[in-house]
Amino acid sequence: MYNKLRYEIVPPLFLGFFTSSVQLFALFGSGEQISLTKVISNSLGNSFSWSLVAVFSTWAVIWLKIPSSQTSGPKTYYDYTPTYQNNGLLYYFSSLCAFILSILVWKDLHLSIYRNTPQILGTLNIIALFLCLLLYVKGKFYPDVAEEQHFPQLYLYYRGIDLHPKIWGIDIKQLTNCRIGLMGWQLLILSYFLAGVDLNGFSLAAFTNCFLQSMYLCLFYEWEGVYFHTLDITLDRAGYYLCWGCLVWVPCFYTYSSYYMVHHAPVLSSSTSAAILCIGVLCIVIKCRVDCEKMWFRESKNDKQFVLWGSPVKYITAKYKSSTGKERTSRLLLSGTWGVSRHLNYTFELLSALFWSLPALGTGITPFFYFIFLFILLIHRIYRDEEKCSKQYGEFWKEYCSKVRYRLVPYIY
Ligand SMILES: NC(=O)C1=CN([C@@H]2O[C@H](COP(=O)(O)OP(=O)(O)OC[C@H]3O[C@@H](n4cnc5c(N)ncnc54)[C@H](OP(=O)(O)O)[C@@H]3O)[C@@H](O)[C@H]2O)C=CC1
Ligand SMILES: CC(C)CCC[C@@H](C)[C@H]1CC[C@H]2C3=CC=C4C[C@@H](O)CC[C@]4(C)[C@H]3CC[C@]12C
Repeated sequence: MYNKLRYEIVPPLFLGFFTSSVQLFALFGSGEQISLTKVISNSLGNSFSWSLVAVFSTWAVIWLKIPSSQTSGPKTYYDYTPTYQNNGLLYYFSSLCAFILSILVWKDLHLSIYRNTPQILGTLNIIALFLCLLLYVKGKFYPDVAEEQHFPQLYLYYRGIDLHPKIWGIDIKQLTNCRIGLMGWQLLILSYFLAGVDLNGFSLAAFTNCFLQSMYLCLFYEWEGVYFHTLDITLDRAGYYLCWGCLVWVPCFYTYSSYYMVHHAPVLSSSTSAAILCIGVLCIVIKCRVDCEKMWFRESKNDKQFVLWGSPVKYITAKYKSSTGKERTSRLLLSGTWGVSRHLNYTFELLSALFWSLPALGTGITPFFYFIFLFILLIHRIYRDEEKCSKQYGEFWKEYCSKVRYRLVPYIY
């Protein structure tokens, strides 16, 4: 029954639900009346949306093609070491500068982006669905590694087939996730903030919402190299879930509180907004600190001298066999934030999302949709991640779980 649900029922349901919901969210968020004619015509995009997406995608591709230092991800089970362009932070700031310059030249660019959001999402949707089809065909006929794929075809389209597909020498996951999805998120929220200033005047609440997300995204680019070691890159294949998700779902849903606040002007006082801004910054800093503690520890050569919170770190040395049968060793950190709970980064990820949505308090539940979605996504991810670690580390993982008993919040969960 579980397999039927996972392989046959969920993929078509998710494909239908998520793909069609994008247009409904876009119309609802801007207060427009929802009608079938509007949904269909917006889904096709317009000349503005196609030009904008073309320019932005070309820009993202150029940044993956120009000479730059490279960084590697972990070796795959079929002994391939993927390499990535290591110019994330430069790409982030250059894109921001180019965008601000464009607004100085085309004074209403941000307003046009806001007003054409349904069409932009329609365009991205068509491109993403087509790209996933291309990835599916490539995986079926020219797979990176020959594997038995006894799964329903729609499941393969949804999950993807290849782990690290490249088209024209470009790593598709770096392009869709890091370069189009996340930078799209940044430029959209900035456009929504500026559109809000034009339409409703400056508000500290809207600024808080935009600033916290921008800080989060800037830190992502600072940390981009570490992202290539996460589940998305090492476990999830390039298909609808990841590629459509980053090309369409991130621009639509991750930005939703900012989009919503343009038509539904914030009602929060400046003093409350300032308090939210300070606590939000703290949550983002702590989330990054958790990610960094693991990164520093894993990078440290001499672990006896590696100190966290004033004392030398404690850890478990976990031996395991890779899928090719090679003996490998890894270390599970027991000190610092990784000794508090097993996924403290998720706790602060959720709190960060809550704090950048809070400026919209008083305008209904809608701006909190992303927070609710993230909560479900991260709980599901905890189980996926722990299943992976348990398979990989066996008894060592059990020992880690017995020493660090809680997943998100100590003594609660
Ligand atoms: N906004 C969003 O939609 C989402 C954001 N995120 C964010 O992305 C970032 C990365 O998340 P994600 O990759 O899911 O998870 P983590 O960064 O928590 O990485 C989990 C992996 O870390 C290793 N690990 C687990 N415990 C320890 C330990 N005690 N010591 C050392 N290594 C350990 C294991 O991998 P191994 O041992 O094999 O290296 C495990 O699979 C986080 O900041 C998260 O908040 C994540 C999901 C969604
Ligand atoms: C059903 C689908 C439509 C759901 C799609 C989900 C994906 C879009 C997201 C799944 C995991 C997400 C991410 C993981 C980790 C990240 C690191 C963080 O610092 C920035 C955000 C992100 C890249 C994030 C982006 C969306 C997902 C890939």
